[in-house]
Parts: sequence; structure tokens; C-alpha cells
Amino acid sequence: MESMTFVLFGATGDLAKRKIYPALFNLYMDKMMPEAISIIGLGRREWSHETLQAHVKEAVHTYSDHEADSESMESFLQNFRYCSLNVTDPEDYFKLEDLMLQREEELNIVQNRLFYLSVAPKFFEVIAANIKESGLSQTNGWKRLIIEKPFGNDLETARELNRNLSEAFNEEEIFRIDHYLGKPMIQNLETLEFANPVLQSLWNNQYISNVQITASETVGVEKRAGYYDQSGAVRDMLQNHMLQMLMMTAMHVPQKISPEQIREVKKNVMEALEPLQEDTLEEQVVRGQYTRGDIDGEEVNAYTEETGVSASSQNDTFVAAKLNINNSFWQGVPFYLRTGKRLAQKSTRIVIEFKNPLKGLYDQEEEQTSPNLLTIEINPNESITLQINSKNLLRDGKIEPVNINFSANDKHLPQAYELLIYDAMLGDPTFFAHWDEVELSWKWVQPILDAFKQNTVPLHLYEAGTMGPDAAEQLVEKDGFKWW
Ligand SMILES: NC(=O)C1=CN([C@@H]2O[C@H](COP(=O)(O)OP(=O)(O)OC[C@H]3O[C@@H](n4cnc5c(N)ncnc54)[C@H](OP(=O)(O)O)[C@@H]3O)[C@@H](O)[C@H]2O)C=CC1
Ligand SMILES: O=C1O[C@H](COP(=O)(O)O)[C@@H](O)[C@H](O)[C@H]1O
Repeated sequence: MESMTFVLFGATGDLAKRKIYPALFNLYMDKMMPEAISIIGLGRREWSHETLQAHVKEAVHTYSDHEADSESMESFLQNFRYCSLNVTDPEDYFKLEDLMLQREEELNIVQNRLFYLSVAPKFFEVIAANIKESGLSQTNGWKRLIIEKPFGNDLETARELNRNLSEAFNEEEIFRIDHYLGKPMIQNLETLEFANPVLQSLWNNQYISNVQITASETVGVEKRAGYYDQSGAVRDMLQNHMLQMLMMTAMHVPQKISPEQIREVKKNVMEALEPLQEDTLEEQVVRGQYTRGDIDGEEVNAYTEETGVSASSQNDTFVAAKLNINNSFWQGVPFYLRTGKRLAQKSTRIVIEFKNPLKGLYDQEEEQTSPNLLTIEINPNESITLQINSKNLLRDGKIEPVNINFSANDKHLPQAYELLIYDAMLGDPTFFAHWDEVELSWKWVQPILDAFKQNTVPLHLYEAGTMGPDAAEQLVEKDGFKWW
């Protein structure tokens, strides 16, 4: 891998501590980092290089599962330097430039520069502009920008953000993290679909009856009420993670496996997504909010009782939707998506339900068959399970559903941030959100945001600890299905 400077805005923050430093350390230990790398941490705090190094060490000890011998740790930490900088102060970027140039010279490395913005989204544009104005982006190597979602707050603000970022960085230089795309099982979808002719031949509307994507969480708003009450489940999960999982599931075979082609087939899915209509939106979208209930035997507050949430909030803590993809592969196959807080279990999974044309053969009282299901568990377990029908020879030969299971659970499976940072360092954009995907996603959810804002669809309350409102059950039941 090429040598580089890794500039981390928000080096003193939570994401850096919990995810970025442990990921960098794991990559270092797995020899997946450049031989020579200059890592410069930034924040307003007046830290010394040593303070940052001690902070990184502590973060690695707390959050990395890699064994850290002291020699490796010390040589890892030697890559770090700190520079105090206020992102809105253009003068501070010259201070940063001095340090960058000094380290590039010391290490004798090309000016390959990766800028990671682990700061609030309101700073993205000012940082990009200051990087450009200060000349930091005029390098004799490459430059890249990593940003975290949210990418805008709606279609209009997302477009504006993108316009402004494009002043300083080209699309090929912008790596938009959607951490779901870093999850090993999501990355594995490509292989599952395209490296298995048996599955690929069934991956269409001739054999599949419906697809269900669930991301359920047991946590509530935690300490993020300020953000979440303005965001809700649609902006927080549906527009990004859920639609990315949909794209990864419904994409059709590309001409070849390359970042450009994978992004192209993902985009095709979004382009074929049937737009929601204002007058029928309620038939396809369920908005929910949790009331008091029980999670793992513990009583929890209603959403409107959470600290920082207004008692009259109409915010969505749950959303379920039925999506139709109007292309020859998926016409007639509903894709059901649901996500919410304070649900019965933490589980992210994709379930492919196959059609059962042979059902009639066995439909006598004693011989019921179940649909074949392919379940891809993404989080917290990682597995692929195929449910088939089989005779139970120990119970009078009755037909029963049994599972063929591949479980990838392993504590050494790389973490999402590890895979994503590695790809960004390499310059591989496959598992980052392209602007086209982001824009098409906002476009598709915009009617939902409008309807929720105008209160033209009901807010269904659900008890914490359940799987959401009854209306979400009815969404699939009226098509003759049930949630798996
Ligand atoms: N934490 C998480 O788990 C996740 C976070 N994210 C996203 O990552 C980003 C960072 O989140 P998180 O780390 O939690 O936030 P924190 O509030 O913990 O950290 C914010 C960072 O920004 C720095 N900062 C704030 N204002 C300025 C400024 N004017 N100039 C320079 N630096 C500044 C702070 O440094 P200092 O105080 O020293 O100035 C600090 O390092 C956000 O966009 C968030 O949405 C995404 C997914 C998960
Ligand atoms: O981006 C987000 O994701 C988390 C859920 O992520 P997971 O990896 O634990 O499934 C969610 O809790 C959070 O609200 C959202 O911003």
C-alpha cells in the first residue's frame, strides 16, 4: 500500500476513540497499513503529541480485541502527531500544513493525503473549503475525503452539501461511509449472489415471493435525543442503511466485478424503485413510535418521556415500508423493510422467501410444507441459513422445516471500520456510498419525510419490547405473508 498522511478531524471525539483508533491498530497488527504513514489528529483541545498517543493507547486497550504487545504498540503510536485546530479558522490550516510537510519530509513520503472528517456534519463544508483555500489539497500525490452519514437532512440539503464538497473534491475522491456497507455479511452479499450459480439462477421474481429486511434495535434514543428527535428512523436508518441493504440484495449481475460496475447495478435498483405517491403512501409506509414497555425484563420509558424529547413529539422511532422494484427481475416481488428502536430484539437480517409452487402436492392435514427461506444474519450474529423441508425420521417421518447453516461468528472477524478504512486507504470505493445512490435514496424517501411532516399518515404507537405496531404486521399480511 502507498505511504500517506492520514488527517483525522475530530481526533479527540467519541467515534475516533471507539472505532477509528482500534480499527487503525488492528490494520497495523495485520500488516494492512502502509510501511510509512503519518497520522495527524486534530481537535480544538490543546493536546500535545504525547497526550494524543496516550489517548490512542487507551482507546486501543479498551476497544480493540487484538493482543497489543508493548513493542508493537509503541511503534504504532510513533505514527501519531497532534495539531490543535479550529475547523472554522482558516489560519489554523497553515499550522496543519507545516506539520504535514514536516512529517512528509521526515518520513520521505509522497503527498498522498487522506482527510477523515469525524466531526459533526455541519462542519463538512467549511473543512472542505478550508482544505482547498489553504492549499492542503494541492499535492504531488492523491487526495481523498472520508465523511460519515448523515449526508444532508433531505434531498435539497444533500444536494447542496454535495455541490459544496464538489468544489474541493471530485466524486472519485469522496468516500462516504455507510457503516452497514462495512459489515462483513453485507460485503459478502456480492459473493453470495454472484459466485453461486445455484443461488443466482433463483435470484429473481420467478422463484422469490418476497424479501424482508429488518434492522431492529432494543436501545432507545440513548443520549442522542437532540439529534434523533430531528431525524427519526427514516433519516437515521431507512434513507441510508436500509436502502443500501436493499441495493446490495436486489442488484443484478454486473458485467464484471469492479467498483464501477457494482455501483452501476446498485444504482439501477434505485432507478427502478417505484416512487411513492402521496395519496397511497399510507398503504405502503407505517410510522411508529414506542410507548412504555419491557426490554429484557426491565421497564423502559415511552419515547416522549425520554430526556431531551418533547412530550408532544410525533417523531418516528419505527418505520416499515413496502417497496416495489419495477424491472424485469423484481416486478411483482415486494421488498419489505422495517427498522425501529426499543423493539424485542437486536437483529439485522435479510430474509429471502421463495415461492412454493409444489405446496399443493403436500397440502394434506398431516403434511404441511414451509417456504424455503434464505436468511442472511448480519448483526449481532453473522450467518447464512437455508430453511428446507425434510422428513423427520424420528417422528413418524413427518415433514418439518430444517436449517442448513453456515455461521461466520468469530471474534476476529474484521470490524466494519477496519474494512472501510482499509478500502479508503487503497482507494477502493466499492463499499462506499456513491453520490448517485445517496441522491436517489433521498429522492425516494422525500415523500415519506413530507407526509410525516404534514402528518398525513397516522403515527402508530407500539409498546417497547414488541416488534412494532400492528400496522406493520398488516402491511405484509394483506399480501399473504408474515414477517420472519
Ligand atoms: N460516535 C459514534 O458512534 C458515531 C458517530 N458518527 C458521526 O461521526 C461524527 C463524529 O461523531 P462523534 O465522534 O461521536 O462526536 P464527538 O462530539 O464525540 O466529537 C466531535 C469532535 O469534533 C471536534 N470538534 C468539534 N468542534 C470543532 C471545531 N470547531 N474545530 C475542530 N474540532 C472540533 C471535537 O474536538 P474538540 O472538542 O477537541 O474541539 C471532537 O473531536 C459525527 O458526524 C457523527 O454523526 C457516525 C456514526 C457513529
Ligand atoms: O447509524 C446508525 O446505526 C445504529 C445501528 O447500527 P448497528 O451497527 O448497531 O446495527 C443506530 O443505533 C443509530 O441510531 C444510527 O445512527
